[in-house]
Amino acid sequence: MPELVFFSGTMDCGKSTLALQRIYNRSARGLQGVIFTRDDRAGEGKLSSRLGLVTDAVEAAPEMDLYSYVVGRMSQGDRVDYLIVDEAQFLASEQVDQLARVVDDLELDVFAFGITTDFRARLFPGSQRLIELADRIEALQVEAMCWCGARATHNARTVGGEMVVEGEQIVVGDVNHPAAEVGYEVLCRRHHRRRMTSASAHAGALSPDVLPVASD
Ligand SMILES: Nc1ncnc2c1ncn2[C@@H]1O[C@H](COP(=O)(O)OP(=O)(O)O)[C@@H](O)[C@H]1O
Ligand SMILES: Cc1cn([C@H]2C[C@H](O)[C@@H](COP(=O)(O)O)O2)c(=O)[nH]c1=O
Repeated sequence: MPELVFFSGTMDCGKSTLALQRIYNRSARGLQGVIFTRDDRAGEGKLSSRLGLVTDAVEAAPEMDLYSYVVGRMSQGDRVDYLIVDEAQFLASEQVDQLARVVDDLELDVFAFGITTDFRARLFPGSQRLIELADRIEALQVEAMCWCGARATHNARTVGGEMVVEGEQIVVGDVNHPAAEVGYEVLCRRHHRRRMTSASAHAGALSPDVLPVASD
């Protein structure tokens, strides 16, 4: 049975790497997929991983009908065995409905990869619709870690090094760029709630004010 599968996790947990591995393993067996992405850091029409691998992809623009695009490719005689969609959190919810239609009407597997929640710990529209419609949701095996050592479950945004909880939902950026105007850091829920990034935690640990003081 073909499936709509949502591989979800935080930033930097290996989603794009897994997408590229799936493409590689299928192409080694002669299978051809349509590879969609949206707003990848490497630029338009690219699917890239931090391990340095990159492949060409179709940019899933905001108004693009993904179902019609795939039907169009098949009508031209292109072989389409499956779909990969990276940065799926950025899709409009209608586009996720179109992916479900690809599974049900064209009987193709669709593998979507994306982060579940934004920097405010709110669902992205694309991720919300994937959670609603997916046959299966898979958590990535290589979890990213918070600075405290716990599993990272949340994405923090920093502006000028400070964690923020207000702003546009979509701002393309990366982790491990603390000096960048807009950067990201993965955190556990406890430290996301307390707005403690690795930088502010380090500053806090150095401050005698934050240490417990005995009253007698
Ligand atoms: N220099 C490196 N050596 C080994 N593994 C790395 C290196 N850089 C990144 N990685 C791995 O790549 C993962 C990020 O992969 P990527 O596919 O770009 O993540 P995502 O798409 O989820 O943001 C990291 O969690 C880490 O496991
Ligand atoms: C949390 C959050 C992230 N983004 C952007 C930042 C990156 O460009 C992508 C995530 O890519 P990755 O391959 O999973 O690292 O999403 C955003 O626009 N808004 C956010 O709140």
